[in-house]
Amino acid sequence: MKHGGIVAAAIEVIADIETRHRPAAGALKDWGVAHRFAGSGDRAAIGNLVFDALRQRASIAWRMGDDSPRALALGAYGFCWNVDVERLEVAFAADRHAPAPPTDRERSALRLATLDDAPDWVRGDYPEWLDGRFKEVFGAEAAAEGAALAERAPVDLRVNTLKATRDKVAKALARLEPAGTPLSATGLRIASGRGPARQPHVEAEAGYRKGWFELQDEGSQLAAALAGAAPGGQVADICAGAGGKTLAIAALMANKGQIYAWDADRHRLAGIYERLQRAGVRNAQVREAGDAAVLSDLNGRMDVVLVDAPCTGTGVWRRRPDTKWRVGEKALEERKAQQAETLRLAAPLVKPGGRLVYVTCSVLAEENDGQVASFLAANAGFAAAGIADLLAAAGLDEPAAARLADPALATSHGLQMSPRRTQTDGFYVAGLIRS
Ligand SMILES: C[S@@+](CC[C@H](N)C(=O)[O-])C[C@H]1O[C@@H](n2cnc3c(N)ncnc32)[C@H](O)[C@@H]1O
Repeated sequence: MKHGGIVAAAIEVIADIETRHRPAAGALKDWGVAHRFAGSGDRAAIGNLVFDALRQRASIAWRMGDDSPRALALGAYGFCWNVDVERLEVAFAADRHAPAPPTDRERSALRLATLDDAPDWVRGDYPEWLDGRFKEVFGAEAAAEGAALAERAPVDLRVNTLKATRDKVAKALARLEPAGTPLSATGLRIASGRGPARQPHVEAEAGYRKGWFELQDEGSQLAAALAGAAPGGQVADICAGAGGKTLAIAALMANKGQIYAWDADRHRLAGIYERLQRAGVRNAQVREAGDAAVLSDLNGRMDVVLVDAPCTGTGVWRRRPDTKWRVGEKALEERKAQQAETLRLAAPLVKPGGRLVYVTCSVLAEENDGQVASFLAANAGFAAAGIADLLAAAGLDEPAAARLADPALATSHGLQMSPRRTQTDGFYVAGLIRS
């Protein structure tokens, strides 16, 4: 397909997402099924344009003076793919599948519109209702932090040290030009392409099937390391989901000791079994999902309990931009209730002197420090560990430890990463020690 057809398809897909309030991945898949002539490269280009439009929805709509699917797709093509209006007109004229040529108003917006007078939530491409919450965490940097969350994310891999080394994986993937991640010693990063360029499908690589690496953002790798699990230790991962952090922790423990993985949701946990096997993990025991009573024998025995809590995902908007515009007050309140519940379940499992590590992929204070403060107020037997203690237990390389010790990342009870601060997703981590 030529670019005109790609923009036209993106308009259709964005309209479907917006009118039916459905996830972008489902709308893109349905478009592909209904248009079988489109090849995989075409579908990737359409997906890129749709996701770019969603990432920068507010600023594109502001500059175009219009938030219709057509304005968003044209704006994403012009502003995010750096196509000036003259080239856009040539591309549209050369393609009978292209949308109608730009109107005078659209032409002038694509050529001249700026964000100079736009409010912070528009410049930062976050929902207006979150403006106060972004400023509570980021102050005068709210728009810049939001804008960094509205960029494409690189593809980050975690090398599985149970089966491979960073050099071995880097060599196997050399044609994708991976580079070592700056903070995680087990990370590799493949830069995100621009415009229509297809993102590398690393799951199709032989090394992936052999369990040499996993797809995992560097921030998530660091959060797993900050749990501070040591080889031979006893660890419970009670929001294990499909096991992203369970696998990372098993590798850090060199398969020694025991990790108990559990999740309230059977469907979420289902993916963990195949992943553990592929990764060669031998020290994880998956407990049946659902009733937390299956954890009662662990009471008072765990060196580390990881709560990788359900959250609004505001820290991973680069990767899931459609969720940015769907999340509302109601979902935030529901997540907060679940967070309090997971902390309540975790507390009794921690042994005296052991550590409860609370993680979210959100940047909102009420999901992070706010939850920790409420927990501490209700649980006198726990005290905040402090960043230095977390870093000491994590065993990170010196440059990474120094970077994460930066006071600019510290919050009242933990540390907050973000694309702008640490070039990672927006993970929050706090440690709580049981007396
Ligand atoms: C952020 S996800 C976990 C991601 C996973 N740890 C990973 O690294 O891939 C949060 C998980 O918490 C689970 N969850 C929600 N409420 C829960 C509860 N009350 N107890 C335990 N898990 C819960 C969800 O089912 C979801 O799988």
